[in-house]
Amino acid sequence: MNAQDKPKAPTMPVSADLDEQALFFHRYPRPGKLEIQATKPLGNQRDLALAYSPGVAAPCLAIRDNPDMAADYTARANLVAVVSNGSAVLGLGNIGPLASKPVMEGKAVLFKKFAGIDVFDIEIDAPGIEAMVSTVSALEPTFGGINLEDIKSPECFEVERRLREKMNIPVFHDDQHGTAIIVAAAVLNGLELAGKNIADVKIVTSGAGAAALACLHLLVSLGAKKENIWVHDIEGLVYDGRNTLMDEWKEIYTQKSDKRVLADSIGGADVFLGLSAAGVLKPELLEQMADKPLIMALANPTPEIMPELARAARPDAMICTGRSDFPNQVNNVLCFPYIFRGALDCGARTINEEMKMAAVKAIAALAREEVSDVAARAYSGESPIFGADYLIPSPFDPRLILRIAPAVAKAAAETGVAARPIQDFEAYLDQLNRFVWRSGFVMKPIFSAAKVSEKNRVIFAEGEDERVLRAAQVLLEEKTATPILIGRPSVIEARLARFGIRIRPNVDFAVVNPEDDPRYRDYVDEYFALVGREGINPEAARTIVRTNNTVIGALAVKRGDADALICGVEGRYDKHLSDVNQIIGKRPGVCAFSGLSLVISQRGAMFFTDTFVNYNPSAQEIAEITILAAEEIRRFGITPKAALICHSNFGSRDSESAQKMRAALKLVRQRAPELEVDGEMQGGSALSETLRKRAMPDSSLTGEANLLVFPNLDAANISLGLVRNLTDALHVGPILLGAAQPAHILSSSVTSRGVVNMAALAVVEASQPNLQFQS
Ligand SMILES: NC(=O)C1=CN([C@@H]2O[C@H](COP(=O)(O)OP(=O)(O)OC[C@H]3O[C@@H](n4cnc5c(N)ncnc54)[C@H](OP(=O)(O)O)[C@@H]3O)[C@@H](O)[C@H]2O)C=CC1
Ligand SMILES: CC(=O)C(=O)O
Ligand SMILES: [Mg+2]
Repeated sequence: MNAQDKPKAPTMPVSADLDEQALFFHRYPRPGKLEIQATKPLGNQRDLALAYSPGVAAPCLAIRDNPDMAADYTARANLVAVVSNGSAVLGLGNIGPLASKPVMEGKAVLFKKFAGIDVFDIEIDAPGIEAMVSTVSALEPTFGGINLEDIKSPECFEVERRLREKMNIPVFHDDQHGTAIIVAAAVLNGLELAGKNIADVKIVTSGAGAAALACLHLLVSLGAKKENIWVHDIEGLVYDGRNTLMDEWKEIYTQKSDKRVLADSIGGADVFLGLSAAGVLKPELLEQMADKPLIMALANPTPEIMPELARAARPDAMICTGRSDFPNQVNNVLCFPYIFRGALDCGARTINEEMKMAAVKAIAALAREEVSDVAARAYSGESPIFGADYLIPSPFDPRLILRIAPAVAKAAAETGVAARPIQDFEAYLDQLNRFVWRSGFVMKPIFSAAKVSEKNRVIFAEGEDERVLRAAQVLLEEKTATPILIGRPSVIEARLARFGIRIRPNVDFAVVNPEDDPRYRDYVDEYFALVGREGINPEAARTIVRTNNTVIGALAVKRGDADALICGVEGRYDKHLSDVNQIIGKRPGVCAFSGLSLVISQRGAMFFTDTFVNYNPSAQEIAEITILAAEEIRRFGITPKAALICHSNFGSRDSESAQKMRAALKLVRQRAPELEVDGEMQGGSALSETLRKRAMPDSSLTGEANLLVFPNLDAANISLGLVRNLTDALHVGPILLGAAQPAHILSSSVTSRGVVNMAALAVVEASQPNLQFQS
């Protein structure tokens, strides 16, 4: 279907609550969260002959003769099935396989985003054990691994046991083992902080299902004593002699006791482990717990107790939930993508106890590690310190994959279950590192840093525009920026009402009315002082300050009434730039403004420059643009790798632009010796180390460049447009480089999400100006 043929998606009602927003999110622009992508071109008859008949027979026969070759000739080794029968979906109960599909699609997205693993979500109408086992085991030829999900207990134990026996690929019930691994890491760290020994602590659970029992098994293997464990389910305590709602798995944890309910047995508990249902832990029960208790209320989506209630009852407690909106998110998402990454990468036939334990230790150790600059960006720009509110890493910590996957692969090799043991761990780490920055979470550090910035007042020149109004709502909701909108209050109010946007002018955000603002005279004086000698008389200055919103916004930034300017949603780029130049001006030492574009595609994140400003920059300007762009890229927690590109490959041509890029390289190397940069080279050499090495074996650029510096505006801007459209990429930008204070001129095609992205970046620039640029 052509883009023009697609039905136009409606816009999300901004007043929608979370449920409505989630329904909208799942429905538009196309239903669901996944699609399948071809990884080979099918561009001509030859490709067709290779990909399908007759060529496809060759890999078929190679696999028939040696099944291991499936890892080389098919996608199997990176393909996992997320399988559910929908019998215990989150805490929603037995809602059936079809209704479980959004959760399974969600797990698939997490596998892909966090660890680059491809997933088919498979929801099967198989309520019983036999049907589950026969259906899933029949899938072995398709997959490199099986992730069982949301299958009710006790059936899940038998299903998993039989599948593990039958299948020669990893079978992992995530609700059991993924949860157990992250819970065990949090318990080890929590007890360390409380100064307690696992062998001595009393553990009380609410829940005796898949997750709770698997957690207990792992805690016991870490040294917890069964006699110190008190398990509760919907009927209360699991005690010796109970004969209702019992099974052989609960039986393992029976207590000889006449206590019957949580309230009877929670006294003196060091750990509460909730993997049951919302609200079952009452605050008054917490008073009976031991000193510095560890409260893990992990039911999803609503925990056994909300953290604020637990904190009020027990200020000395360490509190964890399964949710992302509180500290200490104990959720299996911290584990399953990476344990599978490690297992798949070494061709593991199973995920054994040693591999799980390696994951526990890697996660627990990570929380105790000092946080690097790059990782700090996953934590709102702060370096969290191991403690009650930081028992385990955040799911966005980029180091998780780097620590867990190699630890798991190593344990697999050591225990003899790896068909393809990793030979070179340094190279493997390098490969994982490349994945991390490609993974599309590239804006996350910017949003985290913006949230904690004190210089967050962003003034919008086109404050009446629908996209800006919607962006303002999101910025306020997400606490990313304090928007100031330039526009007529009556128009803003009318449009907010028309679009159903809840935020209110002069209550939630400030408005600058160009027709009537008390600062008008001061702004005119300031403007006249700046431009009075450029042919603008006082009368013209008054008119401009009343009618040109970019001028008003730039003056507000100049005078300190705002921290950053966003404009350009309407009007010509060069006119906005001229206003910004006149009022805000360039950073000391910078010769020219330039435009940087971040392009985020399936393939990863890539920066292009100069996409918007300089028609034919000189070698000096190219050098400056490269250094400024590299500086900006570091804000994203990314180490820049710059390629100066043109039609010539390391001296293969002697044209004007080839000479210019060569001269620019010399200047960059003089001015920024620490920057990884090379040129002049063709686009292919920039992206492929193999191609580059063929032309220049000792190139100082390694791997794939992430900053492409073009010789002129035509090349940069045309490439940007083509790449965006051919790859359906997201464009963040244009990012204006070289301004004395943060100011960005967007384009008329920007979406409201694009406005939000740029506002967040502007806030970060305001709080962290001039990282390293030296004139
Ligand atoms: N944070 C995380 O990473 C994870 C969280 N979870 C959450 O844990 C919960 C359980 O999941 P899972 O183990 O897979 O499901 P199961 O269906 O296997 O187990 C649920 C358990 O909770 C018990 N239970 C249900 N309601 C209550 C209640 N009101 N009081 C006490 N016990 C109750 C059940 O009792 P009975 O045995 O009598 O039926 C059963 O033992 C869900 O909310 C799920 O979202 C699960 C996995 C990971
Ligand atoms: C997180 C998860 O797997 C669950 O709540 O079921
Ligand atoms: Mg689950």
